[in-house]
Amino acid sequence: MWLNDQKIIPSAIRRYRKALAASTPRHIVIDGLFDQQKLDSICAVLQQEQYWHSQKHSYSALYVDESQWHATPDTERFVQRDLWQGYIAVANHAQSAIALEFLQFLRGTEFMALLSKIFDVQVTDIHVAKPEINTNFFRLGARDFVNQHADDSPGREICLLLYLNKDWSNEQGGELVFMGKDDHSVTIAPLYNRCVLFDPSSEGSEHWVKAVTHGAAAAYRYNVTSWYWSE
Ligand SMILES: O=C(O)CCC(=O)C(=O)O
Ligand SMILES: [Fe+2]
Repeated sequence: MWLNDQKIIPSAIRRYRKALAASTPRHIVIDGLFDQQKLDSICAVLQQEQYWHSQKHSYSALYVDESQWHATPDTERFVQRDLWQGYIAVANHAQSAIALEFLQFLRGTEFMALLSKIFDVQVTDIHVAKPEINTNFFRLGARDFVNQHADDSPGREICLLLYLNKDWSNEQGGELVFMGKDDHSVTIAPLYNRCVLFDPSSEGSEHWVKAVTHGAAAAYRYNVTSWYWSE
């Protein structure tokens, strides 16, 4: 049981739908959606250092190697963060399986049906060439960043962000910020078991992550990013 049943009863889903319709950008924040014990086990897996791989993107190129990165001016640097390499982790360390299983759950029919209901759109992987590359664990250290961007793309209907940071405090930074409307930006702290769902094509959905502070008690800010597509 990956989901906390209380969070998916019909009255809760009605509330999510209302909140979605009333917000700019179209987004909802659900705290405690997933089973806490399961997430605890996943967090333990993610502490292993050797399965994280640095990823860098500029605004003009999706993947940038070290030499290209050096030649990229700061203003063109878009993302620097670490990606968890699930298949390598599981091949080397069987106890990592729970973390990969969770990513697979997030792409499974049960969870995608829940998202379809909340957003009133049918999301499916039938035309997605490599579904698994749409759902990942990332971590951000104090030198990393996710600068302002939009996640919209034709057919991409829903973005999920899930935070896995126990005892995260305000001084640690790392908030997600949506541009919002008329200078009303929306700031969301990356708290444990907090799930943000948003429509990447809605007004004000451009977003970025505030810097994680140096000397933060926890060195890294962990999250899942998952994208969902319609037919
Ligand atoms: O980590 C976050 O809060 C946002 C990540 C993000 O914007 C992305 O993965 O596209
Ligand atoms: Fe994003």
